[in-house]
Order: sequence, then structure tokens, then C-alpha cells
Amino acid sequence: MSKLIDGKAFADRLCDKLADEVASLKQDKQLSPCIAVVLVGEDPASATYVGAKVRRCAQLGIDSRSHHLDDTTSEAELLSLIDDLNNDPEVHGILVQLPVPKQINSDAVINAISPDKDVDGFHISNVGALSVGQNNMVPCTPLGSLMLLQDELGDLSGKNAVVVGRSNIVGKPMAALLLQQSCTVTIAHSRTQDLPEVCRGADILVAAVGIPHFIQGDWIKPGATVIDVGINRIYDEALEKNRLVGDVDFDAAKEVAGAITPVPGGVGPMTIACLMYNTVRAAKNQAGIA
Ligand SMILES: NC(=O)C1=CN([C@@H]2O[C@H](COP(=O)(O)OP(=O)(O)OC[C@H]3O[C@@H](n4cnc5c(N)ncnc54)[C@H](OP(=O)(O)O)[C@@H]3O)[C@@H](O)[C@H]2O)C=CC1
Ligand SMILES: Nc1nc(=O)c2c([nH]1)NC[C@@H]1CN(c3ccc(C(=O)N[C@@H](CCC(=O)O)C(=O)O)cc3)C=[N+]21
Repeated sequence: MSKLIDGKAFADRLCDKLADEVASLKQDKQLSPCIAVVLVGEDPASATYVGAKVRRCAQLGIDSRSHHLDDTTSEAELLSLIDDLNNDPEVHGILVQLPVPKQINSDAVINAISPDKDVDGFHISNVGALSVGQNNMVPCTPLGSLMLLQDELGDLSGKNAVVVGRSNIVGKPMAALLLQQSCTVTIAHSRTQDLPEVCRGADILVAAVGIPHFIQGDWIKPGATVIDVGINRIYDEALEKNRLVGDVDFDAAKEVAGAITPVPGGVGPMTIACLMYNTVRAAKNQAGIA
């Protein structure tokens, strides 16, 4: 039986520290960290995530401004809102919830956000900074996953890390962070040959695929640390309702792995905690506080 990595508890501890920091920024520096969260359209999952982010902000004393735009919003209208937020000195972080409706080019939107306010770390200049080791804003899900790995394993150098998935928001930045920590990194994807065998070489296995229960128990090296990024809603026949599962066959994997993150309660809460972390950092940077 492997150890369960409690992402929820880690996220709560990180947020407690951030709440203290926010309180002293307000008191000593008259700085009130503030994030603008932009939601376009009516996707129910997106609305849930935005709600969770806004609640965390309130808990930490971070100001949040929600902008909910119609699903027929044009790209020009969204870009105009981003321009206003870029120029608003009271707003330190800007997050546009993805996906956006199909009439809007998400790359154009992401790259319109001022890189210093880009608390998602998706702007091309933040991506470039990460790839050359001049980290500015680092994407929240990979950052949170790295924090859990370092807490579990300490120094990661020399470990074989396999990241399954190569998206711009999870797989690629995760691989960049693990490389910075001197792991030997393999990025696997849908064209990878003999994925089970590639996974069996992993001391650290990160699954970011988007397919429920995709990673099998016998793909996991005994004792490996498994980070399950997947968030998939499936219908559970026995429970007769939807439930959340990861990209790893958790019941099989927990018999083999050394440590594993659950879904829910693993990476998801860390994503939101790191968004708070990035917002506080952005506010301090913009106020010239080290
Ligand atoms: N916990 C959290 O906070 C977050 C969770 N997520 C979740 O993480 C998962 C991944 O998200 P995201 O990166 O955005 O997803 P994407 O759909 O953008 O990327 C999925 C990746 O998985 C690869 N893939 C698909 N099928 C296979 C296969 N059969 N074998 C090997 N690789 C495959 C794809 O390969 P290719 O490039 O070749 O197509 C692609 O690189 C999702 O479940 C998502 O909900 C996402 C963000 C935050
Ligand atoms: N611009 C942008 N930035 C994002 O960071 C972003 C995004 N768009 N679009 C969608 C994905 C997904 N994502 C999650 C955040 C928190 C949980 C989370 O808190 N999950 C809880 C459970 C939540 C539940 O019960 O539904 C958990 O895993 O325990 C999950 C997924 C951020 N994303």
C-alpha cells in the first residue's frame, strides 16, 4: 500500500501562510493583492472552478473581481477588457478561465495579458522565461505538483521522471520544472511507442492525459511517486451519480506506487493554492517589494 499524498492539506497550509502574508502586506505596505477572474460563456465546470478560486481569495484576504461575459462575446471585446485590466494599477493578477468560446483565439487572449499580471503563467514570455530558467510566473498546476514532489522526495536530482501529456498548460511546463530540478525527463504523448514500458522506467510519473483510469497498475515501477493531474467526471453505476476520477487507475496503482496523489484532493487544490501564491507574488513585484 502506498502513501497518500494529501494535496488538500498541503494547499491549506500554503494558504494559511499566504493569508498571514496578505495581512501584513495590507497593514505594513498598504498593498491589497487583487486578481481579476474572467469567465466567458456558461460552461458549468468552468463556473465551478471560478467559484472555488473566488472563495479561496476571500479566505486569504485577496480581493477578487469577477467578470462574467456572454458566450457570444467577441475577441475584440475580451481584448478590450484585458487592456483595461492591464492598465488598472489596483489589479495585480488576471486570469481568463479556459476554454474560451470558439470565436475567440485563446493564444491571442493569453498573450494580450501583461506578463507580470499573467498569474496562470501561460503568456509566451513567461513560457520562454521558464524554458531558460529565468522563472517569472510559473503555471499553477505544474508548480503545485512540483511542491508536492519536493515535499515527498526532497531533492529530485537524477530521478527518472516521465510526464505523460505535452499540453502547454500542464505537460510541457511540468517537464521544464522537473528538468530544472535535474531530473532525467521523458515527455510521452499519444504517439509514444510502448507507453507502458516507458512509464515503468519512471521514479516520478506525472499523468496529464485527460482519459479516466488510463495509467494501469502494471505500468508503475514499484515504489514510484505518482502525480495524477487528471480531472475526469465519470458516471458511477454503483453510486448512480457522477464522480471525479484521475488519469491513473488509482485502486491498482496504490498497491504498487510508493506514494500517490488522490483525485479529488491531490493536485486540484494545489492548482488553486498556487494561483493565490502567484497573485501575492505579482502584487509584490508590481509594488517593488522583494
Ligand atoms: N488538477 C488540475 O488542476 C488540472 C487538471 N487538468 C486535467 O489534466 C488532464 C490533462 O489536461 P491538459 O493537459 O489540459 O489536456 P490536453 O487534452 O491538452 O492534453 C492531453 C495530452 O495527453 C496526450 N494523450 C492523449 N491520449 C493519449 C494516449 N492514448 N497516450 C498517451 N498520451 C495521450 C495528448 O497527446 P498529443 O499531444 O499527442 O495529442 C496530450 O499531449 C485533464 O484530465 C484535465 O482535466 C488540467 C489542468 C489543471
Ligand atoms: N486559465 C485557466 N487556468 C487554470 O488553472 C484552469 C483553467 N483555465 N481551466 C480549467 C483547468 C482545470 N483547473 C482546476 C483547478 C482546480 C481543481 C480542483 O480544485 N479540483 C478539486 C475538486 C473540485 C471538484 O470537486 O470539482 C480536487 O481535485 O480535489 C481542478 C481543476 C484549473 N484550470
